[in-house]
Amino acid sequence: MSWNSSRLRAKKLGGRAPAVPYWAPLGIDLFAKAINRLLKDDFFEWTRQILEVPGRTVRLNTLGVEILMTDSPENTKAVLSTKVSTSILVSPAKVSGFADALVNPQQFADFGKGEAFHKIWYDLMFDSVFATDGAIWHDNKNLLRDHTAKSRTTDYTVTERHVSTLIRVFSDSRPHDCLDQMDRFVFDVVSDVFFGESAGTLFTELQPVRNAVEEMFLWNTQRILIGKLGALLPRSKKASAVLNQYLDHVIDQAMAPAEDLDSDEAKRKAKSMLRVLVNDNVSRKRIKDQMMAILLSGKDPVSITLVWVLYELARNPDIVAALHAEISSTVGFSAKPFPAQMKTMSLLQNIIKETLRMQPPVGFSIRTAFSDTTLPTGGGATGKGRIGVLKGTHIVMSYIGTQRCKDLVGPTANIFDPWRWEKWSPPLWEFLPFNQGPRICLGRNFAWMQMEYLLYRVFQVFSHVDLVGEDGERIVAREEMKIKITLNTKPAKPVMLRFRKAGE
Ligand code: HEM
Repeated sequence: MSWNSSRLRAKKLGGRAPAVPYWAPLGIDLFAKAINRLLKDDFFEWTRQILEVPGRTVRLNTLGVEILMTDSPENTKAVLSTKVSTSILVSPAKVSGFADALVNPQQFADFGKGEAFHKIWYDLMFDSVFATDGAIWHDNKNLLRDHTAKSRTTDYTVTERHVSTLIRVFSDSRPHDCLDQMDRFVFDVVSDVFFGESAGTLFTELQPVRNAVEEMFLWNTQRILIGKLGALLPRSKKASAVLNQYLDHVIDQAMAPAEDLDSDEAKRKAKSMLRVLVNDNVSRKRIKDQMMAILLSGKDPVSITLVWVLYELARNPDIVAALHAEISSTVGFSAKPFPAQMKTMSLLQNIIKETLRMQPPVGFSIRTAFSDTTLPTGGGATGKGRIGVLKGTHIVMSYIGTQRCKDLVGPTANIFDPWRWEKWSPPLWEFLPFNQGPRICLGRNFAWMQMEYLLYRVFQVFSHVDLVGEDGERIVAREEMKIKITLNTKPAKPVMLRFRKAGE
């Protein structure tokens, strides 16, 4: 298909979004700029600058690929909600399987993860819910939903076990690399709840599985930046072997006959996702797909959010004092909180919401157009017209951009203020930490439970948290932390924290 006929097709569909300027052939200069901004950890700042256009949507042409970047809630809604293909709307009778489409309209959505994403992330995401579309995605969702949708009473017991360990770690008055500790904590909880066996990472310095996952995250993020070509670059074979070894080992354990069938712990394990899938004779391959979905989705977003919460609290002692007062008036400092009690704690809830607004761990999300289609806004000189989108175009949605947009949130959009939630409630498509639409996060309730429980318990024990430098000295400067973007958006530098009890 020639460049001219592509332009003609796009023109018939709608207008064009303003292009980010480039001068080198194939937009190599633009590609280099994006990589440079990523490496300097100011990619988000760059995207904010280029999105300051009417319609808040821009076109980036690099390496022969067209990317539309947007933080417009209207465009994000069009991509994420169940939008039936224009071809179906025009001529339903001609589309075979239309009856199925009515029952299951997602299969006809215009946007999805796409094959390049699937290929590049295969060694980490396998054929899991994260990397698939259509029927396989749907099937994955059905296998996962029952296990992730709600928190069970036993989940609190398991979480408490690992929180106690973490509190012991934090009780030594020394600075700790908080992301490292949170990541261990969440990995231990998630493996314990969903696989029936904790990975036990809080107890050891050796972290082969976490290191392997991190290596694949970094490498695949670089591969995805060069689009389809990224799939031709080699995979991280060693890291992949370490990961597979771990998964096989845990599955083998779950398949072995249980020794003590009557204890509460044995009953809990028997109900874990892994054991249920094993008992249902789901194939090893499909079990691994589900385990990776849980590991990837369950671990990083929760640990990253918790680190951002603690980072903000360390910079805002007044909020810590108010949280302490709230704990004191709810359950107090010795008993364990009940789930319903934590829901009544408005400051605790608002601290989590405000962190997810300012620092959503999934700050950007990418989709590919599966057919010629449109976005509702951002086209033409006024930015109010429809945009024509050709099949194969990548759409990068900046959730962090939407959630920090002054036009939507107000002049204080970049200030961490949990109290804003007492009188402010954003419309559905302007607050997207868990996504919206059919691909909304399946573990959001479980994630919320872990975060509120951990924060409650940590601040039941500690009254102060200090941000400290490499020399162990307290940092009082309110310097903004840069954001590192891989598949997630996390602090660019280690967040070193020291916890203190009252009087220490
Ligand atoms: C603070 C914590 C969390 C945040 C902010 C979060 C956010 C998200 C987001 C933004 C997506 C959509 C990704 C995309 O489509 O590109 C997603 C999907 C998903 N999340 Fe979460 N998540 C969190 C925790 C969890 C936990 C704890 C679990 C499970 C134990 C989980 C399970 C999933 C699954 C299975 C999907 C895939 C849904 C699909 O594609 O249909 N998440 N999450």
